Amino acid sequence: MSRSADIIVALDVTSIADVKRLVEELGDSVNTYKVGMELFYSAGPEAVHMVRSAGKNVFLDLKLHDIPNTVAQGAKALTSLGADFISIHATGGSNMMRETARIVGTAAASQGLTRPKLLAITVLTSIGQTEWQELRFPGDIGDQVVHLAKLAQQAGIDGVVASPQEAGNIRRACGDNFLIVTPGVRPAGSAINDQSRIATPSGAVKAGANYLVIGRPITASANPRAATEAIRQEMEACS
Ligand SMILES: O=C(O)c1cc(=O)[nH]c(=O)n1[C@@H]1O[C@H](COP(=O)(O)O)[C@@H](O)[C@H]1O
Repeated sequence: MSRSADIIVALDVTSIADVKRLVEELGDSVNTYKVGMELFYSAGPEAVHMVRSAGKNVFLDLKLHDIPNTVAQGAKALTSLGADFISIHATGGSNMMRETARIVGTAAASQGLTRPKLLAITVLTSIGQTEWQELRFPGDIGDQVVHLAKLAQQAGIDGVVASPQEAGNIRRACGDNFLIVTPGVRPAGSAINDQSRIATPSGAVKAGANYLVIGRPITASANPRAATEAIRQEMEACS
């Protein structure tokens, strides 16, 4: 099913100066940015403040993965930074996801903040069939992604991060109100890099994604704004 979807640009850079340059250059063509490990470990919370002060939404993608108490308390600390989305690993288990949802809800309410949306990472989009088998995980990647999405939903998580190749089945299994965020998006002809389970922007939208996380096809482009606008046009043409 096609729906209106938005772009999240992955700020996989190391300095506040790079963030500032990209956010200024992309202007009103982008509403939401992702601050991931590379940027957060290099520049710290200032990266989140910088993006928020530009009036943009922040997906704080630190992919928390630990025992329930540790992840819940870590996510509570990230909630105080004012992130709009926070990621945790679904493979941390139901108890971890449930406890994180509970603690984040309480923390946001007590600080008068909007509760950030919690997103569960399913199976990384860089993992293909060969690596899946090397890890000795049984069964089909797509089936496992849908299974993890259902567990996340039952644990009170708002949505998942998955490949666009799985978005259609997640949508059918988890319904219209569950968020589906898809990295692994590659416009036709662009470099695949280290991604494996990929699709085009229009493919991701048609499969039912709410947000497309896009990094290098935009940030490594000679003209990031033109690259973003071309992706937006492709998305709008099919929604
Ligand atoms: O959580 C993510 O955003 C994520 C999950 C996943 O399974 N695959 C994945 O690529 N990502 C992130 O999405 C972004 C993709 O960047 P590009 O491959 O440059 O478009 C990176 O910042 C990754 O950290």
